[in-house]
Amino acid sequence: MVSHLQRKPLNEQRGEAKIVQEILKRDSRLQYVEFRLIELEPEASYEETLEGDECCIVALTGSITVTEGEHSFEGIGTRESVFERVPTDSVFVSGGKSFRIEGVTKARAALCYSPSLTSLPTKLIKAEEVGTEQRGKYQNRRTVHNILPDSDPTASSLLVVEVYTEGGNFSSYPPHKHDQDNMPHESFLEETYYHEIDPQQGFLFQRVYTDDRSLDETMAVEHGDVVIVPVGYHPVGVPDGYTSYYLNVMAGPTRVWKFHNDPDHEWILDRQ
Ligand SMILES: O=C(O)C[C@@H](O)[C@H](O)C(=O)CO
Repeated sequence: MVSHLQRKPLNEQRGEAKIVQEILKRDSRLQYVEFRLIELEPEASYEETLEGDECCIVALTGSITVTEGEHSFEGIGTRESVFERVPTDSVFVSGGKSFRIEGVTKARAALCYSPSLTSLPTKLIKAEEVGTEQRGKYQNRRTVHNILPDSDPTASSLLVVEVYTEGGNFSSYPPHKHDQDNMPHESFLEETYYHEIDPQQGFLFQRVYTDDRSLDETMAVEHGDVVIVPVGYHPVGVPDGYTSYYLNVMAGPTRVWKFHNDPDHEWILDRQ
């Protein structure tokens, strides 16, 4: 049985766009984060008016043109597959604005939403501005693309990162959580994971659990699934032979990623 925290692809045609994934507050435990993944054929378009949310449009694969008011970002996107492992372009749009996405080639765009706390300028986040980071050692090595980290003031509440984990490795590990609004020790941030796997028939494991185990779900995740992390630790383990990609969206009352490691496993960080 699929966990209530795991969503299989919808693949629902809506107008000219295929809605591949859609995670809404109204049908999840989330209060801050929403996520949509759309697929567009060349010249097909998707339009949306944002109300209380801001949105980061990630040109996941293929090429798109994003228009908001007088802004037009033409032919953005840098890769045919996320597994080319190069950063891509994104566009940030604040609440109250309308945007249009048009496929230049067949393309996929990830729409990452969170509350719009202040009106901010629409901004192209160019691939070359996306910081790339290597984290961890041994089987905890992974690569991170920081699309909208907390050090970047482009957004008012939204955080967005991409993570690559090689087969046999673990990421979001040692397990950490960010579910207490208790700064400076820990921030409260909900999170979604949009997963892709190379090759696509692969699977990986993601566990979401709390200290008291009132929540403790271990999921077999497949290509295209979304895992919702309303609270708790959320490590990912990738079987040998497969590479994992995931796109994280995070948001909460404070735009700071201050996490707390599971004390039982924090020793992993101290290995020589
Ligand atoms: O460093 C990683 O392995 C990625 C994670 O930090 C991931 O972005 C996350 O869990 C954020 O809370």
